[in-house]
Amino acid sequence: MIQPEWKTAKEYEDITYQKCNGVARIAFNRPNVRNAFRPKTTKELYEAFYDAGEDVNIGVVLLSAEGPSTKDGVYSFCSGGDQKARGHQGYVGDDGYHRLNILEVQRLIRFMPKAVIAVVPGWAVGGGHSLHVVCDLTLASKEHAIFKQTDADVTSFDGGYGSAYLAKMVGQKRAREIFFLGRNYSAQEAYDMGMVNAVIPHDELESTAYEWAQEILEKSPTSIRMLKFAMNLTDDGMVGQQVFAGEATRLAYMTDEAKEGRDAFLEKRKPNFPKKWIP
Ligand SMILES: CC(C)(COP(=O)(O)OP(=O)(O)OC[C@H]1O[C@@H](n2cnc3c(N)ncnc32)[C@H](O)[C@@H]1OP(=O)(O)O)[C@@H](O)C(=O)NCCC(=O)NCCSC(=O)CCC(=O)c1ccccc1C(=O)O
Repeated sequence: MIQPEWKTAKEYEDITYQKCNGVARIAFNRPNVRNAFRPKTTKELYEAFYDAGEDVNIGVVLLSAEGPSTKDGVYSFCSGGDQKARGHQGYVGDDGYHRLNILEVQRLIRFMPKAVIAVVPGWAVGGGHSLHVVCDLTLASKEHAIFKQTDADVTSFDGGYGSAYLAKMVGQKRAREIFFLGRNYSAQEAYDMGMVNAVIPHDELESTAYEWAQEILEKSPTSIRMLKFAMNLTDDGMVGQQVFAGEATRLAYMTDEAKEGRDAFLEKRKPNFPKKWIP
């Protein structure tokens, strides 16, 4: 088992943020409330994910959680929106505004040109369940991970990736069962349904996630980003096409043809494109 030497990338209150050898680890750090997220948490998550996305030395991001709870020893990934911070229009932050901004974090995960792995050591519930769904891969603790959708208990509904994309993953009947009944599912049951990639002994969960990340880092960065966006495309409509096409444009920019187009404009002359109509 590899033991990564994590270095703190930035100190936060509600999360931890570390980096090591091409991997960023962003972890919920409110284990005594089952890692529920409040506006401060989502703001910090957004900032850390943005930083990891911008860092050219980072190729894989782990979304994990600290724990267990010092109150009762229970492990959790995330129990969704902090119901104590919930006002009448959303979740209320220090600034007094009501927000529903976990969706911005979901979009960062979805559109980041890097693999994001959910590392689930315990409860993954409500909006926390949706976060694991939107990640590219999920690894779950054999002993402690429990998957549960409580949105319908608290009059919330993630109508995007959390439910509709989940249905693509586990099938319509299963997704409706998960949301309509709100039952608990073990890591093995979640694996059998197709929403978890591997069930890992708890003590090996973090090191396994790091090893998976290292395997991905050995691959072609261009292939990883194009594959992620290709697999997103069909479910993301015009935005999926836009993201994929943006990356295709980047590849086109690297050609002699594109350089000639740019240079001709700057030199105020007609472009003389190399006439290679590749079959
Ligand atoms: C997770 C549980 C099933 C765990 O149960 P158990 O092990 O018995 O622990 P408890 O004793 O219940 O909890 C221990 C302790 O933690 C506190 N706590 C747990 N979860 C939360 C929470 N979500 N918010 C606040 N506090 C929480 C609990 O109160 C206890 O504290 P004590 O002080 O020790 O008493 C169980 O805890 C559980 O069911 N939790 C609630 C799960 C839930 O309903 N989550 C919210 C779902 S809705 C959601 O996530 C919003 C999604 C969202 O944010 C969104 C959706 C759509 C559009 C936009 C948005 C957006 O951007 O916000």
